Amino acid sequence: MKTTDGMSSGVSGAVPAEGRGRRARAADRGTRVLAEYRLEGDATAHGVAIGPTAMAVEGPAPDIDEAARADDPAHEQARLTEAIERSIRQVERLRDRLALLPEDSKLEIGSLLEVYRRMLGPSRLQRGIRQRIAQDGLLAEAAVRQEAEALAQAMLGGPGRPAPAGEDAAAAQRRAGEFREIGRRLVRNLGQMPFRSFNALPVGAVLVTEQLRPSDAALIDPSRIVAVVTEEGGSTDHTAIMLRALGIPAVLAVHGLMARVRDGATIVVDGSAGTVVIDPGEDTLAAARRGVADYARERQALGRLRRLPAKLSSGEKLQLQANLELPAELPLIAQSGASGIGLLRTEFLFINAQTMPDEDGQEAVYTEVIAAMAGDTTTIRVVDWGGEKQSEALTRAGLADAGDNLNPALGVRGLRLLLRHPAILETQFAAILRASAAGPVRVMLPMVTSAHEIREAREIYHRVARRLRRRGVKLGDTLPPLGIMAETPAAAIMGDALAQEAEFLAIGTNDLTMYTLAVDRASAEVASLYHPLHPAVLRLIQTVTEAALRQYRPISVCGEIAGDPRVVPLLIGLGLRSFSMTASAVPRVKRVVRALSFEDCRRLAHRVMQVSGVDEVTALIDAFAAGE
Ligand SMILES: C=C(OP(=O)(O)O)C(=O)O
Repeated sequence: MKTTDGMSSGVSGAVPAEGRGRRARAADRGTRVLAEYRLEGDATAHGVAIGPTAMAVEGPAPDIDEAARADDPAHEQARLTEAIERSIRQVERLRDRLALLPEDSKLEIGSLLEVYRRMLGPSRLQRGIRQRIAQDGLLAEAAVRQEAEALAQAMLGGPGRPAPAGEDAAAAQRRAGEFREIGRRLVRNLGQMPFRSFNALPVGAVLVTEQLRPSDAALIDPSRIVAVVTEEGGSTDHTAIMLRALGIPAVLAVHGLMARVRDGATIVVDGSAGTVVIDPGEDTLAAARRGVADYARERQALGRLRRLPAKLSSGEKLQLQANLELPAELPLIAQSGASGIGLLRTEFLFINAQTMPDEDGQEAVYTEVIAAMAGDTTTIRVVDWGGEKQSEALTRAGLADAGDNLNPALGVRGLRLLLRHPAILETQFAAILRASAAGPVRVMLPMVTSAHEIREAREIYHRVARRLRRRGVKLGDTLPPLGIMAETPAAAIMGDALAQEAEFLAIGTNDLTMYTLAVDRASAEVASLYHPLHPAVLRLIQTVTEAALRQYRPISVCGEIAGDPRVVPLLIGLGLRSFSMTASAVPRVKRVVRALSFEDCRRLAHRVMQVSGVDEVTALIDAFAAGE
């Protein structure tokens, strides 16, 4: 996110005829010929747009006296209730507006509004705020601000917790942003302060603002606003996700923007390159017009892809599935063209819970997800707790031992934790088995290192099934397949033995990279050493893939690299056919694979497996992606 000082390609260099004419006329009239001014920020949402800027500014945040004590806590609680109700009405109104949006934006934004709606319900946030009013005697505004900030900080790695890195950091930032956003909304509603209006923005304008909240983004009408540029924010926050969903080209975190831009100035926004050009010269404008046309064509093509099968040009069929972290993502998955869920992370059931989720509650959630897949398989991973993932419910129940470990990622986590406390596993197995009446399911065990662990878990699985049958629950003759995550070097190296015990395998490249390279994925300190394309990791992927194929076991990849269109050809060349990824990656991966032949992928994999450095691997896959 650096800021480059102004340059003037519009004044120097080759100038097209149209540009020469315009400038000459301007000079004739004595108008100042403006040099274009280029700034850089986070490339947030693809696409190029040109338009007049429309500045949207909000009044200042209210002053809050954090030290003041409430004379009447009951009155503060009542004010809070009113502000919550008002906020709920606003979120509902935002939801009503969804009908006006294009299908895919509707879904992404709907998911976020659903999160907001839940936070405004009987949530941990609300409980915390009420407690601060009751116990500390705070004014409602101070209680809201303090509680929202405390929860946001906890997401980012509170006391005794490591700050998340990589993808986890981005997700944590988003969660933190959700708490802050709801906090700000409540505070404004407590003070009955107005919100910014987007109704009066001119059609075809580029919205320029210091900061855009996700709920503001939900108010943007993509048929009026052609691009968004902000001084604050970043490409992984919720606003960014929403702008991507709306298909509005966007560059966020453009330092120095507000000081440079003026209302009505022409601006070119390149959301793919992360650049904005204020008062562009004719060369820049001509290039931008080409970019606008290319972007429109690309969107149309991706939309058409959703309905096309995922197969190589040489005919081999692939399976592209989605990873799911929250049920709210379900509509996105349906839209993405994914054929089922390759990894349902069940940690969300535990993360904000004060008590352990019970069998009925879990069953209801799994049933909702499985039913939404309408016949496509849902792979449910039993809770992968410990390491960088913390749960208040498990800690309160005295079940999370991570605190005793100097090295939580190597301690009592994943399946180890579940086998030490089989009641958690029994409840979860029972809920999944009951929910399996709603459609095809697979059950997956995390963090496996030995065949013995799988056998132990399978015994529990069958015991739970017997108990359910005794209770009169109807289960089919064969239970849903029980498989494993291959995410430790031990699991990959012992692939043959493990594949004899497990009915399927899914390679978790996020953890596999961490354990293979001895690099904590949650530590910013060593983030530069974290390389999923390290040849050591690739060799383990190859080893376990070949082992699974020898044992006729289905194998997939569900780590982040499964959604990287540059890497998927290599994985195909290594023998993989099934990939589970974030829903939004499915169409792009599909586009790439449909143009590939298996023979090309195999040759790429052969070349990659000869080299010994990450840089060489990266150069080879980049050259392949560039068609070299
Ligand atoms: C998918 C994986 O699991 P998680 O990221 O949930 O730990 C992985 O480790 O690659």
